[in-house]
Amino acid sequence: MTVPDLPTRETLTPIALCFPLRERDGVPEVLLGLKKTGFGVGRMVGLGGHVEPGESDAQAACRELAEESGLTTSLEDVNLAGVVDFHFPARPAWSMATALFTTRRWGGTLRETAEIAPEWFAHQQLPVERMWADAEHWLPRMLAGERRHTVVVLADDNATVRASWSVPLD
Ligand SMILES: Nc1[nH]c(=O)nc2c1ncn2[C@H]1C[C@H](O)[C@@H](COP(=O)(O)OP(=O)(O)OP(=O)(O)O)O1
Repeated sequence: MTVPDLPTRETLTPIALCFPLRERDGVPEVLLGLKKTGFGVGRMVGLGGHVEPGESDAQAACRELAEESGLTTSLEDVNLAGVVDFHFPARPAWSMATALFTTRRWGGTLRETAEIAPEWFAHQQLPVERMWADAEHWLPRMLAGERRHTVVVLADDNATVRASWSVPLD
């Protein structure tokens, strides 16, 4: 397996995701969302989006969670749970440096928005067949509490995984 030369993380589009976590009857659950518009439409994704200029990753995670789900969380309540670089060598403009945050405290009322239909999933029953193929490479480990820096290189179909590796997050 050969991997093309990859651009550095700093040159990738910054994205922040926020994963609310809860327990129901002793079963740990995570909030994901069906993407209804734009990039990745039809896929089950982590809630989040672009980090705006002047905004920290954590601020973007809080803002995007509120915009996409109605849940409001604060900078004190989000925790950096890992980072993932998604490289799309066949479509470099799609490549992104993603910061993963979790939160266990929030307010507001969960609602479907124009962009996302949110849904809770047990950690052991993730909708992997509806997610990006690479999600299996990083999401279960993040949910298990492993803070890692994962690199995913997509294949030329921009969907399947060409290569993936990870190291503990510094
Ligand atoms: N390879 C991949 N694996 C994965 O699991 N999620 C991916 C992915 N590539 C992209 N995503 C998801 C993460 C996130 O939910 C979304 C990227 O953010 P978006 O492009 O949706 O941001 P938007 O353009 O909707 O946000 P804003 O315009 O900033 O509101 O795509």
